[in-house]
Amino acid sequence: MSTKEEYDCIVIGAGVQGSFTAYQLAKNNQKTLLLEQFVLPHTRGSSHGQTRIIRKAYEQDFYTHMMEECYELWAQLEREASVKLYRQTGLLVMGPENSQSYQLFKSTLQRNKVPMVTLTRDNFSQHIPHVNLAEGDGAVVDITAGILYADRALKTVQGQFQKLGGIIRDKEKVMDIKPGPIVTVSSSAGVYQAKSVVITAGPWANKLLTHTDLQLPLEVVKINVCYWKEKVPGSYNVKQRFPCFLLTEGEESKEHIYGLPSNEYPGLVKICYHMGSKTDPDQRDKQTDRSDIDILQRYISRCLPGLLPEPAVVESCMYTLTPDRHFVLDHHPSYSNIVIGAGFSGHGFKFGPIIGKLLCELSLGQVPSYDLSPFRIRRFQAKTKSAL
Ligand SMILES: Cc1cc2nc3c(=O)[nH]c(=O)nc-3n(C[C@H](O)[C@H](O)[C@H](O)COP(=O)(O)OP(=O)(O)OC[C@H]3O[C@@H](n4cnc5c(N)ncnc54)[C@H](O)[C@@H]3O)c2cc1C
Ligand SMILES: O=C(O)[C@@H]1CCCCN1
Repeated sequence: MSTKEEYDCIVIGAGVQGSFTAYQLAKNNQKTLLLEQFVLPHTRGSSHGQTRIIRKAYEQDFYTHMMEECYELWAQLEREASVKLYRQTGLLVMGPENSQSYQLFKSTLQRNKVPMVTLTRDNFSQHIPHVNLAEGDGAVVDITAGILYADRALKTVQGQFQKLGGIIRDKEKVMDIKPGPIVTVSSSAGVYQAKSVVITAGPWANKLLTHTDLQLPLEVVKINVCYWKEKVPGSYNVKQRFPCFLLTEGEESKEHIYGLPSNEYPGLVKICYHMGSKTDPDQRDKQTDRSDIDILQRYISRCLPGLLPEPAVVESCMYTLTPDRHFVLDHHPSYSNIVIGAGFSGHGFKFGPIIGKLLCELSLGQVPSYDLSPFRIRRFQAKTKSAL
């Protein structure tokens, strides 16, 4: 029988969260193995694509607080690897002035003294051309917000992890996890042992957790990532200082609509609906519902007159949603040396560096740097069930 390779920690899943966790563990001198089921890089999970929004504008203070340090960690990685991962654009938040959601965004920015600008109906079009502010809507700009170059970020953090001596094995699907004081992980290509394991499997989290007798209340949805063509090329371009934007829940739509300036595909603006239809992550492309695109078309026709209201490109991505849309960052309830990072609910990318730090702290048995009560598994209570 072949000998089992031994590690301090094995991280399962090389998306943004697993890659940053592995990097933090290696920085803490842990002999770390990062396992990924697909050949890297791939487009089958949640972390692919050129861009993501980074922002401090949130409805809850705890996210804004975490982002303070997180911006520094992104900048640190940029310096360490001599790459540019962040571009400041600002984030325009629009929503019904009298709605709870819009007011929460605005007050969180104010309370936390985040650099911001409040736009009035009179000066709105002077600052934000080619956008119609809906009747009754207010508008504020989170100046600190911008774009993260997602694919580049993933490649960078994985590269830094390897430079620190970390090992990545891609095209190795984890097939079994045997909990114990030493955890045994069997993949399609080998058997490994480690003092601790971190599960960051994105949409596949529950499939992996079955091996540990746990199921979380997670729902996987497919997101249609839509790009819309500018009628006049350049009008919504990042170089013209067009910002990222987010529409809070209101009459316009039940969920956020959000967009990023044209950048990665010349002449095309990425605008998506913050919800999709249920899917099995292994059957993603069988989900063909396009009702979200209808909602986007209506909004674009009404409020973004410089875009053709027909998507020019539609790509796919997945969200793994928790019932309250907050993350899961916790120890396994039965096995303290198995740590879980899951349920990033479509807004986890920007937090990658801080999530890596927190999951590393949990796996080393340290006191986490932030209050993790919003992210604990026990909040689900009755919804957490035994897998067997
Ligand atoms: C369209 C879209 C737009 C978004 N926009 C933003 C945004 O603007 N800002 C923001 O902050 N966030 C955004 N997000 C959310 C963010 O991208 C996700 O929260 C984040 O990428 C989740 O990362 P993850 O590492 O948990 O999952 P994933 O990236 O899916 O990584 C999990 C990995 O685990 C691997 N894996 C699973 N099972 C196994 C196994 N058995 N063995 C080995 N490997 C396995 C998978 O192959 C995968 O690579 C967006 C997401 C989408 C889809
Ligand atoms: O995390 C974000 O910033 C984006 C925009 C808003 C909806 C979720 N995804």
